[in-house]
Amino acid sequence: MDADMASRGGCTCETEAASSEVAAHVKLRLQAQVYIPTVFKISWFSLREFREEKKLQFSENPIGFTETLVFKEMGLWDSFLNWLRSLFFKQEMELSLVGLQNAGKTSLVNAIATGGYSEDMIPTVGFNMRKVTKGNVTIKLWDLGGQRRFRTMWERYCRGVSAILYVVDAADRDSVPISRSELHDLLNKPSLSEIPLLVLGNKIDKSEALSKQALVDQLGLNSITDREVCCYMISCKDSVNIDVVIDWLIKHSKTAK
Ligand SMILES: Nc1nc2c(ncn2[C@@H]2O[C@H](COP(=O)(O)OP(=O)(O)OP(=O)(O)O)[C@@H](O)[C@H]2O)c(=O)[nH]1
Ligand SMILES: [Mg+2]
Repeated sequence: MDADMASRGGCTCETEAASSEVAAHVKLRLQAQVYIPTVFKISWFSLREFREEKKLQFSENPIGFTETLVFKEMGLWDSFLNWLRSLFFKQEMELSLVGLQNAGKTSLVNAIATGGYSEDMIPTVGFNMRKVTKGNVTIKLWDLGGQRRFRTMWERYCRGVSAILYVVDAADRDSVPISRSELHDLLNKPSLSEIPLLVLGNKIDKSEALSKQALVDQLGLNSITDREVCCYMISCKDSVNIDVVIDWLIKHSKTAK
């Protein structure tokens, strides 16, 4: 094989040592000519496919092992780049917390910010703004008063936010129908179309709290089709699912300009 390669390379050497040296050289050149463009092509192909919504399925991959390896390396490479990006680029998000009075909005802000909880809360008059940093994400929270007289300003503070958090007292069953109509009135505002919605059924530490399915049904969440909607059941008191809420927020943050 080596001799064959050497002859293809046009070797005219006479000594055995010189001949094997040239043969090795030619072999290297041939390998370079074959492998480098192939690997490059495969990498480029994988990258393109990866960018096109991961259309490439390993199981359907006709090229096989080499490409799978390159593809795996690409996955590692992307994770590494994401990690590097998170070191240098801050993420930020602005969101509004709305919901009826006594639902637990300010308690949720405290739970997210410090993990603290208090029974003695003062009803929010107007709004509070709080900035919370989680890792490299800075979250600007507009905590709005839930009393009837403050509800007219909800829309103004929800405009342009990354997400709307709608907090419901899941243990106060009588208030759910009002909560539902206030939610749908708010979402019907054209200025708020397409803003993702996270509904939080709070106070699940109480035995009378609704189940998630009952809350979803009673709030009519399935009829909301013009935006992303997610619902979690939480307890600010017992810190249940607060980490899940934070994860959701981080996923919906965007890279700061
Ligand atoms: N049992 C229980 N009580 C809670 C929980 N979260 C909040 N609370 C209580 O609910 C009451 C109202 O909490 P807030 O956080 O002030 O409610 P809010 O939605 O900010 O109310 P407004 O500012 O008037 O709109 C307080 O007494 C809290 O201690 C919870 O997870 N479980
Ligand atoms: Mg409040």
